[in-house]
Amino acid sequence: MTKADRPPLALTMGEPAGIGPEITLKAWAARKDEALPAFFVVGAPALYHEEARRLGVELAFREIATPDEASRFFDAALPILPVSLDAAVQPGHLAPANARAVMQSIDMACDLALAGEAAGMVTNPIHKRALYEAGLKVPGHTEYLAERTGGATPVMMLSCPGLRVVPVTVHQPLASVATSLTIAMIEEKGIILAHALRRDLGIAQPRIAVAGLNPHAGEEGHIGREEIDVIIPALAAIRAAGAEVSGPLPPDTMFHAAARARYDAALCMYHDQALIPLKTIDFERGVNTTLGLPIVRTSPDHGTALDIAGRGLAHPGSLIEAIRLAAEIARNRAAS
Ligand SMILES: NC(=O)c1ccc[n+]([C@@H]2O[C@H](COP(=O)([O-])OP(=O)(O)OC[C@H]3O[C@@H](n4cnc5c(N)ncnc54)[C@H](O)[C@@H]3O)[C@@H](O)[C@H]2O)c1
Ligand SMILES: N[C@H](C(=O)O)[C@H](O)COP(=O)(O)O
Repeated sequence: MTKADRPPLALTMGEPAGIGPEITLKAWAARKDEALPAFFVVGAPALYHEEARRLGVELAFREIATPDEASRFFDAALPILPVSLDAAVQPGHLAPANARAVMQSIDMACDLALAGEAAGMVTNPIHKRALYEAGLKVPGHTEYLAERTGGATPVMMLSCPGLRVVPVTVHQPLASVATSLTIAMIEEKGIILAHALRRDLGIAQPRIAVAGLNPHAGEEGHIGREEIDVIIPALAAIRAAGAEVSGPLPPDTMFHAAARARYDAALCMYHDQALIPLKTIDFERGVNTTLGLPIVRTSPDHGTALDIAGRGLAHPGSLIEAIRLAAEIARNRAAS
């Protein structure tokens, strides 16, 4: 399939009062300089008109009815597949009534990706608390999309140039991490990671570094036993999936530059063990990818940034990299 034949990517609207609309406009405005693949946004047209007015830029927009129109109009105008909002948007201020439209945008993009009409979906940030209060029953996009696309175990991977990290446990209280880690969970996420590194990212012989849970990776059981009881027993299955596996490594020394060069991805035991190094090293280009789904889904690594919404200060780099990576994964899957 040539570049022109490939379906476009679907961007979701994300939280309308956050920086999603601004970075979407900035990504589209950078499409030529950044050589971005065609995309459209599933969102409320007035939101983008208003954002362009606030930014003081003249941009062209094109409402579309089907994704295939996006590829035709993308060079000249930002294609928008419309959804309607239920409340006025004031940047930085959440309007609970708009939760329905936020979820509708995610559902439409997901269904278009499942149907093959979009090459994949790139989600703009949602405000988790706002959606929990509106009834969302899962922690975030990762689990929601897994349910909607058939119930596979989703694996959250964040990446930036030179580092990929996967947290085994994700959005749960730190106090519950040690007791909830199981051999099966580490094996399953490690195996999905190994397959994705090969199929989605084209790394023929993936190297996975596995983090310990405790300081100094437990110091042979003197500072905690999770390495001996739960992590080490999981490593054989990840090796059997074709990965070269090292670890459990002391978490404090596995992220310096020379250590990072020795692996393709780090399998970490909890959210912040994985995300702190990633977001510290390269917050402006970090990408969140959901591995293990039948569709391609990426996202910027940052949140809604309500504190700067509507002020023209948002950096589009992470969304641009998310668009680029979604296209790369879609290409690799099509070729596999
Ligand atoms: N994939 C997602 O949908 C996703 C990811 C992370 C966080 N969130 C949600 O976002 C909300 C806010 O989270 P938070 O405050 O912890 O993190 P955040 O990423 O929204 O903001 C953290 C800091 O970084 C700044 N920042 C973030 N993105 C920026 C950008 N592109 N350009 C310039 N500055 C930027 C913000 O202004 C803020 O000072 C929460 O509800 C959280 O759950 C959603
Ligand atoms: N843990 C991610 C982060 O902090 O960047 C983010 O919350 C992911 O959420 P989704 O499941 O909505 O992608």
